[in-house]
Amino acid sequence: SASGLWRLTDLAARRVAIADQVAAAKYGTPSPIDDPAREQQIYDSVSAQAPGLGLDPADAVRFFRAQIEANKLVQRGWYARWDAHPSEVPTTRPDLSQIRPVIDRVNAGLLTELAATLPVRASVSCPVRQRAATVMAEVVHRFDALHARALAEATSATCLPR
Ligand SMILES: C=C(O[C@@H]1C=C(C(=O)O)C=C[C@H]1O)C(=O)O
Repeated sequence: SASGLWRLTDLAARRVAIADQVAAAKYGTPSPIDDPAREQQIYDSVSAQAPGLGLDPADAVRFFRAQIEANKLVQRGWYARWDAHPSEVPTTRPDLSQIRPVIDRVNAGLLTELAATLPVRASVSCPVRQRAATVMAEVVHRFDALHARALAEATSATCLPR
């Protein structure tokens, strides 16, 4: 794409969309929205893989922290919706253990793209490119306000501090 950040941003958007299934898997069960142990596994895995990809582990963790915050933002949005409108609660509950492997694959793709986009992420033009890719992803994925907010959060750590 024109921005060079399309693949990364599209993957972040897919991850945001998967949060709908995570919310449906957890709502009305004892599983909390926040699972710090699962989050730590992701940060440990990302930190361990980063140097081999030419990435700073702290940068990679910062990026994934934004992905996870975005996911939880979507989950909280659904919980508020379903608390207020119980008739809209999904009638079938997906299995979280089947969703996490899908998230793992998206995480792997994100890590690859994070490394592939390092020059763009470090450039002065990164913020404007990121905004362009984010708007495109909102349209392509037909995101509502909740998911657009989550994607903005997810992409907030794309550009490297300069
Ligand atoms: C997606 C989940 O919910 C939360 C968000 C996570 C993520 O975005 O990877 C990980 C753990 C949870 O804090 C999950 O429990 O798998």
